[in-house]
Amino acid sequence: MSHDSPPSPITAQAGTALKGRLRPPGDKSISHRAIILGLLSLGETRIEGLLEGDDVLRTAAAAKALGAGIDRDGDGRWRVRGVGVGGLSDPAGVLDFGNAGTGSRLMMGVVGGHPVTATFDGDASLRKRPMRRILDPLVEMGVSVVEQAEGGRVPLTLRGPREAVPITYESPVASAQVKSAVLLAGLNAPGVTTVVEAAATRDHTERMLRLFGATVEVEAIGPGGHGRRIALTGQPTLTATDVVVPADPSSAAFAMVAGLIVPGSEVVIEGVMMNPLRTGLMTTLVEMGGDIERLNEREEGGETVADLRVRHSRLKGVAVPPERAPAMIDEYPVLAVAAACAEGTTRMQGLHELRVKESDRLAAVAAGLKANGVSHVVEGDDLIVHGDGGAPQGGGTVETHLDHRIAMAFLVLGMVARAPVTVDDGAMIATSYPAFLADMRALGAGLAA
Ligand SMILES: O=C(O)C1=C[C@@H](OP(=O)(O)O)[C@@H](O)[C@H](O)C1
Ligand SMILES: C=C(OP(=O)(O)O)C(=O)O
Repeated sequence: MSHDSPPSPITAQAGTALKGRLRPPGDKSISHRAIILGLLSLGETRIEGLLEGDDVLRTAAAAKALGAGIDRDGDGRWRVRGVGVGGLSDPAGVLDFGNAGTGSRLMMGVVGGHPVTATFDGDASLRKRPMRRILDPLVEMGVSVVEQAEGGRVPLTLRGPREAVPITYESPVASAQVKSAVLLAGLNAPGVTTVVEAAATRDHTERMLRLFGATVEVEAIGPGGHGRRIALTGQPTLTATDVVVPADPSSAAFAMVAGLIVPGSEVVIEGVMMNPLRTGLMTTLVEMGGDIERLNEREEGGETVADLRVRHSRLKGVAVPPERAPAMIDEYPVLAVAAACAEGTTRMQGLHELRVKESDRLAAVAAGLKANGVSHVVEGDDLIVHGDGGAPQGGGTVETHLDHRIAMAFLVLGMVARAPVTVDDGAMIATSYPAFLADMRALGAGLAA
């Protein structure tokens, strides 16, 4: 998959109700981290349920280039033989992360903690994304930015110091990627590396570091205890372990919204991770009147998972508070689609971080809504969608700007709209959800590629 290939448009059209069961792919955040901690530990890490999307495959290739032994045993079953904290070697070529913000930024942290030199690059989308948020703390830790594209972007080359300096970093952005990069660099620093975040972001790095044997202390701070102080003791011996990757709530989001808005639907989405720092969309959809039942809650791979039964529902507009953004950051495009089908106004507040994802998602969502006759307005960093409870007009072609979530969200809109909806390029869907078309077709969705 490359951004140089000709675009592959996909059209969705409304048809019958969606029925059946599906298991979304493994969580993307956890998949990246399982490979990375596999690289940094001693012994062999066995992973089950790994997301085999392009983003994660790029992380695996980078881990290999930095010294790991990597084998694929079968669907989602991978083994990583690590080099241990401090054991990285200089990669022979450029580390190309394709479309992946998470893979590239977390690996910048890994490289930054080691006396190695590596060049990071990616596709046209990644080349636009801000990396200063990662470079700033890494420079404080002693990393040299040997080369960078204008404005602190990839392609860029980092040289890690002989010994990284442990720092206390107050992150100016609510970003799990920033937090994780600093902690991963801190792994090879003597002493305690601390990250302070004003609002808690997904905590998969902290949880997995502990699973591999690191000492990580987490304290709730700030008004309402919404912030976190995370302290990692550097230079641990990480020990390889087995990781079972739960299904990705950000991928489950598409079938969840489709099940709610396509009349007559009833779908069960299996094994979805219920980490409270990832369930903001579900909270919002339930507030909108969505019929989502959590069945068979259980522990898998250190996370609570559940099967979700979703039935078609009459949704109403709600206000989504800005403090919920970290727990549903990647789900706003598909929430906007749910809002387009709801009765009344949905106000999504505090979406500034959406502007620096694979595309400017605030602009891309607004353009997609406009192309399909959905009444909406962008006010500063807020998106306000007006629905009348009926099926949206549809009939538009949506520009996806190399963004998988924009593509999938608007295909869901097409499953209910009065006229078919086309996305200009579905290629990037393979970064996070390679089986999306097959899974949605199995439920009965009308998707033509
Ligand atoms: O840490 C992670 O795995 C991720 C963090 C989020 O990004 P930010 O850290 O930029 O908010 C999210 O949007 C991304 O899809 C995955
Ligand atoms: C923002 C996303 O990913 P990344 O930052 O890893 O490119 C996403 O998957 O929606």
